Amino acid sequence: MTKNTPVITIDGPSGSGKGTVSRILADQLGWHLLDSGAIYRVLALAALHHGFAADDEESLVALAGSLDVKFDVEEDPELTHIILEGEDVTMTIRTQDVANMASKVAALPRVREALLRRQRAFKELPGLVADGRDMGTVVFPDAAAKIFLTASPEERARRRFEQLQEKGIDAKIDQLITEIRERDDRDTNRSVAPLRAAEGSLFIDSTNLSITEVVDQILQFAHGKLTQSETGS
Ligand SMILES: Nc1ncnc2c1ncn2[C@@H]1O[C@H](COP(=O)(O)OP(=O)(O)O)[C@@H](O)[C@H]1O
Ligand SMILES: Nc1ccn([C@H]2C[C@H](O)[C@@H](COP(=O)(O)OP(=O)(O)O)O2)c(=O)n1
Repeated sequence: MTKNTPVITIDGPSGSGKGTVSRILADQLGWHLLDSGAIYRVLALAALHHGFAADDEESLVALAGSLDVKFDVEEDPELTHIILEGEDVTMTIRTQDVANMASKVAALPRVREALLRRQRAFKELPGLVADGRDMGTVVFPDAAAKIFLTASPEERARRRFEQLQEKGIDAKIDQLITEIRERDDRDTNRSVAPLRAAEGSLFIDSTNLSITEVVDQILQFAHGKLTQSETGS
């Protein structure tokens, strides 16, 4: 049933705009949405709850395999609730502490392996927009259209700062830049499924682009790719 389901993958570093444009695309196309970072964040939060160390691969693999997580999907993806072991963690998983732990547990090869099937199960008709670091390279290598979205670290930190301010959370821009660089470094240099552009992907630097401009570029590219795969050309 899932063989001919079209997939658009959007990979890139933190704050490049993946989540925002993926939500808009999924909404406009009427497709499903996979926020794979949320799965790593939920695992990280569960690990913190259980008091597991970030390098305790054995415990983390077992936790990943048995993770009791539910995505209560709403028509408006902004309203989707994430439930971990019966508790609504939609907001809790967005903290910097959870993001940093997520980046550490995500570096463990067997943890990534344990989460593969869970992510691929999101691929359902009429289509899927998948947001993450390795969507085009590992999870959905046959995706119809692959995007690599980035922006300068300073711009990404500025966006995070504004996002946190809107939520009334105090942050320091210098510290955000440092954390973004550390996370980029870990996500890019890990041995398994490192953050990199998939072959044949459209590279977009959004530093000086608006959200609408990014969405339009992706739609144009994806339209061309989807038409090609339908006509077999
Ligand atoms: N092209 C853009 N121009 C300006 N702000 C953007 C752009 N793309 C995203 N943003 C803003 O930057 C913040 C981080 O974007 P987000 O989608 O959460 O990034 P990611 O999922 O890649 O970490 C959000 O507040 C979003 O509204
Ligand atoms: N497909 C993915 C998605 C996220 N990760 C890891 C790496 C990231 O630092 C963390 C958190 O990802 P998330 O996309 O939620 O982070 P940002 O919103 O981009 O800051 O999870 C991953 O290794 N592979």
